[in-house]
Amino acid sequence: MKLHQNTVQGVIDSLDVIFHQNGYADKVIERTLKSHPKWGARDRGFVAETVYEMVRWWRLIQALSPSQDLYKMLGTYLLWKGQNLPDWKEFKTLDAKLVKRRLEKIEKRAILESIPDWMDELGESALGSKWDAEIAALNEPAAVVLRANSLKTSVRELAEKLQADGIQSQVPNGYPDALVLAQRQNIFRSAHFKEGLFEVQDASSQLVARALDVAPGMRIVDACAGAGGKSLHLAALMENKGRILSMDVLDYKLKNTKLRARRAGVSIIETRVIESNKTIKRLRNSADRLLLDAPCSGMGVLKRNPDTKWKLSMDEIERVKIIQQEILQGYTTMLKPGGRAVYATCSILPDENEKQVERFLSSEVGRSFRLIEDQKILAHECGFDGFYIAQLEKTS
Ligand SMILES: C[S@@+](CC[C@H](N)C(=O)[O-])C[C@H]1O[C@@H](n2cnc3c(N)ncnc32)[C@H](O)[C@@H]1O
Repeated sequence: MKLHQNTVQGVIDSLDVIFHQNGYADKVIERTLKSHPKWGARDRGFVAETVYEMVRWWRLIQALSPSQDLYKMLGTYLLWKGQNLPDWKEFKTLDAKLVKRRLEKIEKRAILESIPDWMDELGESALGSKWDAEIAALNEPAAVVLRANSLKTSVRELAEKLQADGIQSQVPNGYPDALVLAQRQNIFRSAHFKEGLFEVQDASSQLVARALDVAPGMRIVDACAGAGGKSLHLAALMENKGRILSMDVLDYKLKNTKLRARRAGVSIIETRVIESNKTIKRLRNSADRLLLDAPCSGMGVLKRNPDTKWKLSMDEIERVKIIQQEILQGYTTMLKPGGRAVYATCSILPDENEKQVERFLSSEVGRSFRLIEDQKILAHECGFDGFYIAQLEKTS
């Protein structure tokens, strides 16, 4: 593939912001693409994919040619991918044979899989013999998965409409609302997105709302609603009948929920910021169903957020574990006796998942609950994101 100075500069500038100014890869790429409206689809694809993949393979690239120079790192990445480099002065000192020899000598898994040592140790102690396959799967780029909005269309009809626009997709087994695109692309530009026919949502994530077993007319609290991905799915499953209270500690995320609800034709979502414990106490025994889509380490979604590898720390994991238990203890009071709750994370770590649920069930508040079932979803077993979903019933 021919390299162009201006798109290469886009890659270099984006990496600079991600690694030297602590920017989030997805937001940085979005800004870079926005500030170059004249780039065509191929240029955009090159910049987005190269930045994402270099963030993913950062540690390995540095091991192949130790350097802080972003051009050299790009050149090394391209050589590792088997590409020929153009005769640019920035790439002059790079040697394809040396890169190949260095690669052959690396044995350490943390370097080959391009993750920090602490993450490799944690993954191994959490998943044992499954960790090898899991980290390999978490290093695969994420597929683009859509959730057809059943308030406006069906999976089949959506697939036909996309096909008419030249976009191929397939229906994965076991995910009733999902369509997987055959090729990665910026689907947000599709007119069907603007019409609210679909949302982009990983297949594993689509299992969460279904696990809540909702029905039209119910009262639902989605207590960590964020930008509302699961609230929208719940509204569709409820045929837009009943009431969903979408809550979060961050107001700006809830504003996004409102915008998305309008596009999706959803009218049953009300948003409310959690300002203090009082917001929760006022809702005591009010919900038929409660969703706790808790903040987590994101260790199950490294496919789509590779910069988590470099931003996450053990301290941060300990911090979210405290919040997760507080959410289980404090928020389950909003559920009516006989009601159901789902506790979910996009993590593969038992400490954030089944161990949190076990701790909750053995606590004073948790005594009124029983575990119906839980799913430990691993990326290498399902081909999508890693997730945890526990269904709980409030027995009294
Ligand atoms: C996994 S994300 C939610 C994703 C969202 N449910 C969706 O489907 O798009 C977790 C959310 O929990 C929120 N959060 C963090 N601490 C919280 C707390 N103490 N109470 C409620 N929400 C909290 C975060 O702002 C974040 O939006």
